[in-house]
Amino acid sequence: MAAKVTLPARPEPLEIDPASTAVIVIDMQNAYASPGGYLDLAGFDISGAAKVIANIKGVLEVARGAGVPVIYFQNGWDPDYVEAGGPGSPNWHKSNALKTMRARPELHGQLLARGTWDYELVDELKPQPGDICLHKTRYSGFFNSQLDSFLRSRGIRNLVFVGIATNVCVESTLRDGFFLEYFGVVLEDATHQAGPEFVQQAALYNIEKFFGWVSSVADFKGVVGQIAPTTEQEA
Ligand SMILES: NC(=O)N/C=C\C(=O)O
Repeated sequence: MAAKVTLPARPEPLEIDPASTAVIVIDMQNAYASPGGYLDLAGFDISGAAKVIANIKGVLEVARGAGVPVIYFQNGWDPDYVEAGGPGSPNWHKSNALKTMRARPELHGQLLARGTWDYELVDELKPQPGDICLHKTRYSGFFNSQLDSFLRSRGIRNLVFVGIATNVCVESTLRDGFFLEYFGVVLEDATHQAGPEFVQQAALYNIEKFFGWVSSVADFKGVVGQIAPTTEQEA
């Protein structure tokens, strides 16, 4: 059985057992990380996304090598946007993707709809055999998804977060995980905010102070990269 490791983190190092840890990749879709995707079209600065893609790629290689499960989320809705909700849903009023499409009707059907380029994961981060892919229709990956039952059935208690956006879906999922007794740690340089730089800092502050831990790609790779994967017999 792989030994516990100590991940350097703020506000204090976090001891994690690789056998009860998963990496959660939040919404690394063209919508959030590619020029011409939803966030870009809605006016958010995504210039930092390319660096985040490269950093996440390195994190996932190390995680897979250590036998740590990788769970991908994709955010969005059916092509008719039924899952997005109508005017009776706050999501209809707050979703910047839906608002952008209402303001620019020529984009209708193109943003965050399953089957579109916008919904697809970026080319650099396509899932590998053994990775788990989940869909979500709201900001939190725990809401109306299989995530909690998947994690519980495998005894996973520690969640390492990467992805976009730090202040929306990353933070929402980490917060909900906290309420469900999961230990959430975000790798700050494998995340990017939706909005000005100060919201990245605010989200990281909230996580560090109230909901979890903040670590880095180098620290994760340094610690988890030392772990040999457990064999089927050892697991
Ligand atoms: N993946 C996210 O953090 N999404 C943020 C905003 C949105 O989906 O509208």
